[in-house]
Amino acid sequence: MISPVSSPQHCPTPRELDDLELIVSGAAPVASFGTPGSPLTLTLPDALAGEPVVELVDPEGLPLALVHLEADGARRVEPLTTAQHGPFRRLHLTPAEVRAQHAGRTVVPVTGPVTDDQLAQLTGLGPLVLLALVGHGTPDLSPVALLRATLRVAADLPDAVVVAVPLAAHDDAEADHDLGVQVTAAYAGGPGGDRVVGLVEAGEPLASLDDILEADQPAPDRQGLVLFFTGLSGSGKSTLARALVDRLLEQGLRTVTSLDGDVVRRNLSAGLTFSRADRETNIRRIGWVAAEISRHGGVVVVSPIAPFAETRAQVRDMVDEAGGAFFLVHVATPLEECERRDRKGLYAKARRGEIPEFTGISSPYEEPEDADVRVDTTGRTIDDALGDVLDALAEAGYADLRVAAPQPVVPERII
Ligand SMILES: Nc1ncnc2c1ncn2[C@@H]1O[C@H](COP(=O)(O)OS(=O)(=O)O)[C@@H](OP(=O)(O)O)[C@H]1O
Ligand SMILES: Nc1ncnc2c1ncn2[C@@H]1O[C@H](COP(=O)(O)OP(=O)(O)O)[C@@H](O)[C@H]1O
Repeated sequence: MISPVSSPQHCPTPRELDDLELIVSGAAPVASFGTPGSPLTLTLPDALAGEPVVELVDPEGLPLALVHLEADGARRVEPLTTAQHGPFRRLHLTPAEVRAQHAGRTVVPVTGPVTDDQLAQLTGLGPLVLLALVGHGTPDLSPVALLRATLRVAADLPDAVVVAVPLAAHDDAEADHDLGVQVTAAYAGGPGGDRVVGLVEAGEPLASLDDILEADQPAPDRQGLVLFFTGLSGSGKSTLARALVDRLLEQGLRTVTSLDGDVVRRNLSAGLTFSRADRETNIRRIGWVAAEISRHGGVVVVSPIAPFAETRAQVRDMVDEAGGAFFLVHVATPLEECERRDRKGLYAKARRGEIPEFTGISSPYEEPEDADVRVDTTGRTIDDALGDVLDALAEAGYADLRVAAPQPVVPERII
């Protein structure tokens, strides 16, 4: 056998880590990734695809399992350790642990906030195991909020325990439903085991859960927000971003961070060049910081060129993952106008060949097709151009930063 030390390492995606836990705990009906017909799959980088053994590690590098390449291409899982932290880890029991500790109870899968009708149903079912199906990409509530909400409901029932099961979504509703049924059956002890009852799909989420739901899925005007300006050098990104930051500060309702392209390049991304790879690194760094700020409900305004669609999409995904909103502003001032402005004299230098890989001249700019608003600043005042951004922001429900029209001055009456 190949020793773990010599196997190459790979950190799976959050969805794959959930699947791994499901396989290792014995809750899944399979012992491998990639079993035909199973949604539990693992995508390895091309360089590792043919490796006989790969070690899976968590994001901090803790080895979790070895995956062995089988003749049919599936990856058999050999567990090394189970994940030890994460909120409510103590509620993550295996089917065997549930059988040992809680046999004889009715098993009820829970996928969302319990409603008033569901509470009435639960009240008549006797001792319960509430199986909170938490997992990456599940709708309605984040995993941690679903557990918080289910625990609160359990506390109000005569005899209910809560167990967390990392059942992630795989973009295939039917396969996920089948998997959910199989996993629930495993917790109930299979045929001849405990009763499984599905919750009725009726009623309104319990009012007692309001604070948990609001904190988890804040209204758009309280959600973390990444305002991402992209466009050519000299298009007006920094100017508009700065004006927008001022409006946010004047309104004073949100915490605001500004990550201007040039400022980032002097700090967070010092030393990076303008090669494609370094630009991608630069944007991913900005995206990472912005996503973290949005995770805490803050507003962050960023204004790099960000010339590549794929990297911008990665940032959108990072922000989405963190629970923030991503708002893309394409400052679509044409190259001729940017070059005419040439505020920093860079276009002239680039034309003379003194700056290699200059965006728009000798390096590409991929126009966004997914912008929330597109602003060409040519021949317009800054306030006028900013108005387009503010209108779009308000329409999207994220923030209304439009200044009310000045009140007409009433002339004083002369007595
Ligand atoms: N080769 C090349 N191409 C484009 N821009 C260049 C280059 N070299 C230096 N500069 C200056 O760097 C600013 C762009 O940096 P960014 O970090 O926003 O670029 S990127 O998003 O990583 O592509 C950009 O600033 P802005 O004018 O504010 O956009 C330029 O002033
Ligand atoms: N309507 C407008 N909106 C934004 N900038 C404008 C506008 N009209 C002219 N400009 C000028 O264009 C230049 C844009 O520079 P900057 O904001 O630094 O662009 P970028 O950050 O995209 O490189 C500034 O000199 C700004 O005063």
